[in-house]
Amino acid sequence: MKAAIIGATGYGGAELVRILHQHDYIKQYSVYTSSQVGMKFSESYPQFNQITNEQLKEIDIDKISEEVDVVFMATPSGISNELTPKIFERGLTVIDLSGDLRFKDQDVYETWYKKKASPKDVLQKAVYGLTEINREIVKDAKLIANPGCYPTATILGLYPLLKNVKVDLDSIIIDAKSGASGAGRKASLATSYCEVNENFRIYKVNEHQHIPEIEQALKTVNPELGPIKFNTHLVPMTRGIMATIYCKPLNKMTEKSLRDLYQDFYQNDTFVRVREVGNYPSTKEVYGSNYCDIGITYDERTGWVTIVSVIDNLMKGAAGQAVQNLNVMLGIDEGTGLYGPPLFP
Ligand SMILES: NC(=O)C1=CN([C@@H]2O[C@H](COP(=O)(O)OP(=O)(O)OC[C@H]3O[C@@H](n4cnc5c(N)ncnc54)[C@H](OP(=O)(O)O)[C@@H]3O)[C@@H](O)[C@H]2O)C=CC1
Ligand SMILES: CC(=O)N[C@@H](CCC(=O)OP(=O)(O)O)C(=O)O
Repeated sequence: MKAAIIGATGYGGAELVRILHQHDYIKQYSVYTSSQVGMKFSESYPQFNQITNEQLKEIDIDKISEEVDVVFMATPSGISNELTPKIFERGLTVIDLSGDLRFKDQDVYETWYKKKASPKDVLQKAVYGLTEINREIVKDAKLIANPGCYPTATILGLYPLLKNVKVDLDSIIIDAKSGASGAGRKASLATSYCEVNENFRIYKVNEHQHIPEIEQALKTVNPELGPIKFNTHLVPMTRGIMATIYCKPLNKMTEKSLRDLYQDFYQNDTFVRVREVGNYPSTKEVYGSNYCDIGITYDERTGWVTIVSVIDNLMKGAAGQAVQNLNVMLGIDEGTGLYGPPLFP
């Protein structure tokens, strides 16, 4: 099988190259650019010198559809809206890492992303690729809206509880933090060294584009869910997301019943690991891997649940989950190319 990576020179694209290099079923992948046609991919990433000799090609949809079977869109929001419908109508499978295909309601996308939405019929065909939750529909999909990084950590953290326990829906608070690679490779003031190093900053307060994505997914569990409280912080680290989630169940629970619930829910999911009592994951414990590690506790004194969910934003939060979805669509081992353990320290 042959793959194309559009936006290969970005962090998500480069992570796809790293994964596909060790993927048994993708025999060949080609890399595409909007700004560096003819240059070698390894000129952007010398560390991949021995891995690939590929030249960056122009994004020519007709040529791409003759040459490959699956296309990964690792482009900024607004690009897939234009390109994916053309690629998809030529019969290729598309996995989009951007936010462009995640919303069924065009108005929601246009309000939060301030860009023109994809055509309705394309959005209807897109499957939200949160693998552990939507595996059954991913199997038959040809078009994947790969989830955002914060939504992946948040939804995996909250889903088992909302599905099985009555929770005061107004009590849910999501406090999330990310490393700077979440913002991509493009230079920006906010992610320059002096602004990030030895600093801790809240950003996009009340207006983060992942708010409606989390709401859309969690409303499938409980349609009564109202607006969620979700804020994001930039942490002086390269990779990693931690979502700390607080909420109050309506009835008393025990620490054991809570843990049993999570362990049962994720018992067949290789990439979600639920920690033992009193053990909370840190971002370095999933660094460079496709795992989502979850720690949970019920405070019998206050009656509140705390959930700590960590991922590597470029792996489970982007390229890793994209390949996990491809594996599910191909009907092969879901972890193909993804079993690398975290890099530590
Ligand atoms: N970074 C992360 O942790 C995550 C990112 N995402 C999403 O994945 C997508 C890729 O993110 P990331 O790799 O971090 O972003 P980067 O900014 O690192 O890379 C995006 C790439 O897109 C290409 N690009 C830019 N403009 C255009 C254009 N007009 N047409 C075609 N290609 C273009 C650029 O390559 P070139 O100039 O060579 O064309 C660039 O290298 C984004 O939508 C992002 O929001 C999702 C989850 C997590
Ligand atoms: C640290 C940082 O800046 N992270 C980015 C993640 C962007 C992203 O992944 O955007 P889409 O999911 O919308 O494509 C942010 O918070 O906007």
